[in-house]
Order: sequence, then structure tokens, then C-alpha cells
Amino acid sequence: MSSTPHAISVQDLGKCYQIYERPQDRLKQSIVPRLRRLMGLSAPDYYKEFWALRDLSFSVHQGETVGIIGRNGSGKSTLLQIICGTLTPTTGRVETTGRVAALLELGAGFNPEFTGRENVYLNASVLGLTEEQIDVRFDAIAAFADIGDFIEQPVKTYSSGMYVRLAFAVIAHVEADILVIDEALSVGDVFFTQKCMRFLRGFMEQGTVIFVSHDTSAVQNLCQRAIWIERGAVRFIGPAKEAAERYLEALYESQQGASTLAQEEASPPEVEVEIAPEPQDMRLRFLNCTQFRNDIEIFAFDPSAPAFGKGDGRITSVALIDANGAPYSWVVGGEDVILEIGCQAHTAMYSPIIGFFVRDHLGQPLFGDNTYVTYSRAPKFVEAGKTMITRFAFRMPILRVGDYSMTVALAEGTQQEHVQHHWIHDAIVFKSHTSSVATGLVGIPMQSIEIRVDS
Ligand SMILES: Nc1ncnc2c1ncn2[C@@H]1O[C@H](COP(=O)(O)OP(=O)(O)OP(=O)(O)O)[C@@H](O)[C@H]1O
Repeated sequence: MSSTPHAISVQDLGKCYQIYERPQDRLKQSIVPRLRRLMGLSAPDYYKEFWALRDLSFSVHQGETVGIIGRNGSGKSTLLQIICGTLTPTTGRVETTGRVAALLELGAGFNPEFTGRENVYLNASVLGLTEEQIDVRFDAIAAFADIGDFIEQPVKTYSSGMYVRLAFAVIAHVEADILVIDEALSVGDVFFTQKCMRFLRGFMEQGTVIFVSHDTSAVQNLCQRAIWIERGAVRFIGPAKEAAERYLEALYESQQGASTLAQEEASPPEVEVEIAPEPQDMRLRFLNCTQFRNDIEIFAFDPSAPAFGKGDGRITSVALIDANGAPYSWVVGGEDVILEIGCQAHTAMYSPIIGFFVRDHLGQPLFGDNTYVTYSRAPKFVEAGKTMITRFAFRMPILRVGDYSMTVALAEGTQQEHVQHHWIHDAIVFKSHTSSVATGLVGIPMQSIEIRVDS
């Protein structure tokens, strides 16, 4: 990676905004200091300085996709605008190699009075295309945007979705070397978003992408590395999964106070779970006799896996077990399993929620669930010092060959508002060795597959 040339190099970058308390201070600032200097007097400032970015340094290699995460106001948009050249830095510098196309705030770069067609020409020419080149590409751009006759209407009449469609269509056809994509993509409908994602995945095979999102799952899914920005400074640069986990952890901690996990262990009591018989994949017996059987190796619970939480309760055991309670070290995708999570309450818990989700090696959540809905009307009360055991009985989805992990959590409250007591990233790890599934995130058991031929 380090031998690949840099597409973006950011060095000692800082951006200071001048903040005026009253509108008249801005006027005074433009006149008074100049006059006083002419008179040989000292010049006061009528503004306060606010550093939106300070001492940022990092580089992005050609062909890399890097995510930028951070809370509202942390400086992400300011950084993107400087990378795109629409904002000048106060200190430091940014060097980019090649054509940079950006999908930033809604409609940025569009003239609202111009039609969609005129804006396509305006935008694409700003990005360096000649009129002839735009003529050749216009139909493809209009087809990608798929906004029908609106292409001939002023963009001020567009919905936010139409803005994004047109803006993305332009940047997808200018042969950019670097794409800068802000949260804007989330405005489009699901079909358009998928079209954009298909384009992006193709572009990412060679091009460089900076992707900014509050959606840490999307960042983990798309990006190799991520930069977490906090109050204008880099807090972490590294693998996207680690950046997302650290960021989420800090977010939770700031909402509910620092982690105070206690270290006691406890053995949870036994609970009976009835598994309702469910239809199985009609091919299961056949598949299970072949190399397509989805053999998934389950590694033991790692109590020392990275974790955070307020610590009024603690997860003490996590295992996939059979109906008799024996832990599995291998399971077969498409067959029934029970996930057992043992917890201990250190203080009384009035509405505990226990949950899990399984992620693939990119950190993309695949499936998961929690106890909230089942117990929302009659939450379980757990006395201080008591242990509780939760079992989720489900049919294991068929996993593609690869590595997976399960995150588990113990919280208290409601689905919307809760305190995380113990959240363990990658509490157990799986490895799918063989599979009948080659496309899609997971396979689903097919109850029947049939071809009928008219006689
Ligand atoms: N023109 C400006 N004048 C003064 N302060 C500004 C200006 N633009 C941004 N800021 C401030 O700089 C800080 C960083 O803003 P920025 O928009 O870059 O954050 P962000 O991480 O993109 O936020 P969000 O996720 O909400 O879009 C914020 O505190 C914001 O109020």
C-alpha cells in the first residue's frame, strides 16, 4: 500500500472561522481596523476565532476508499470542502492528484435558475469537460439521473431526491480520479442508491474515494480505512472497523458516562426454550451430503474481546448451543441453533435488553435481534447480584465462505433510549468453510423450488 502514490495529501491543515456575535461587528471589522491602522493606532478585532480544523495530517493512496466519521460539527464538511478546493485553509495545505468530483451538500454547484440540462453543462465543464465531451455524454447522464422531463425544468423546482440524482449522474460521467461523497446519497430512494452503489463499487476498483457518513456500517462496508474526526482534530486513523468501533464506543460513553465494568464472573441458571418446528430447505439433506454443506466453525466466547459500557451489568457467557444445552463448535447453515447469552446484574435492572448481531469481515451487520419487543409490555425485573440467561432460538442463515463475528450487548431501557451496560465487539467469531451461497450477503433456506412446464 505504501508504495502506491498519494491521491490526497493533507498536511498540518487548519481552518479558522471568524465568528461575529452581532451583524454590525462584521461591518465594523471591515472598516475600523483599516482606519485605525492608517492613523497609526492599534487595530482591535470584532470577531472571535473558531478553529473548525486544527493540525490535520494524513494521506490517501490512489485507489483507496477512506471513510470519514465524526459527530455533527466535528469538521467533516469543512475538510471535504478544502479537499475539493471550494474552501481555502487557514494553515497547512492539501495536494490532490487528478480530477476531483464531489457530491457534497444538496445542490451545491447547481444554479437554481438554470435547467437540469444547463446545470449538467455547467457542472461538467467546471470539472474540466469540453462542450463536445458533454454533448457525447449528455444522454447517458440524463438516463442515469432518470428524472424524465424535469431535466428541462429549472432545478429550483426539483425535490431533494432529484437534485441528488442529477448531481450523482454528472459525477459518474466525468471520469474523475477522486470522488468525494457526502451523506447526500442517503436522500435518494433505494433503487437509485443501489444504482449509485453499483457505480461506486466499479469506480472503487481503480479510483480513490472519500466517503463521509454518520452510518458507521456503511463506512465499514465500503472503506478500507477510516478517519475519525473529533472537534476538528484527528482522533483515530486506521482500519475502518476499528475506527467505527472506537467512535461508537466514545459516542455511547459520552451519552452515559465512562465505562465502569466490573470483572466478576457468574454461571447463569438453566432455562428451557421450546423451538417451534419450522420448514427446512427442501435441499438440506442433499446439500448436507455434498461440498455445498454450509459448515460454520464457531470459536469460543472471548471474555476479553474489546468491550465498553456503564457496567451495572455484565455479559458472562455467549455460546451457540443445541437443544440439550451442549455448546456447538460447528453448526450447519440452514439448521436450527440456540444462542445463549448469560449476564449478571450488579445493580437491580428494571428493563434489561439483551441483543446480538452478526457481522461479516467488512463489519457489515447481517442479522441480529434483541429481547426488547418480546418483553416491552412486561419487562423482566432482575435483582442486584442475580444472573440471567437469554436464549434466542433461530435458523442459522447460510453464510458465504468467510469470517464472521457476533457482537452482543446488555442494555437497559427501551429500544429508543437505553443505557449500554456491556457491549462486546466480536464476542464470538465464526468461520464459514464451505457454502452453497456465492452471491448476496446471506443465503435463505428455500422451502420449495419448482419449474412447471405447460404440457
Ligand atoms: N462559515 C462558517 N462560519 C463559522 N463557523 C462555521 C462555518 N462553517 C462551519 N462552521 C463551524 O465549524 C464546525 C465544523 O463544521 P462542519 O460543517 O465542518 O462539521 P461537520 O462535521 O460536517 O458537521 P455535520 O455532520 O453536522 O455536517 C462547526 O462547529 C460549525 O459550526
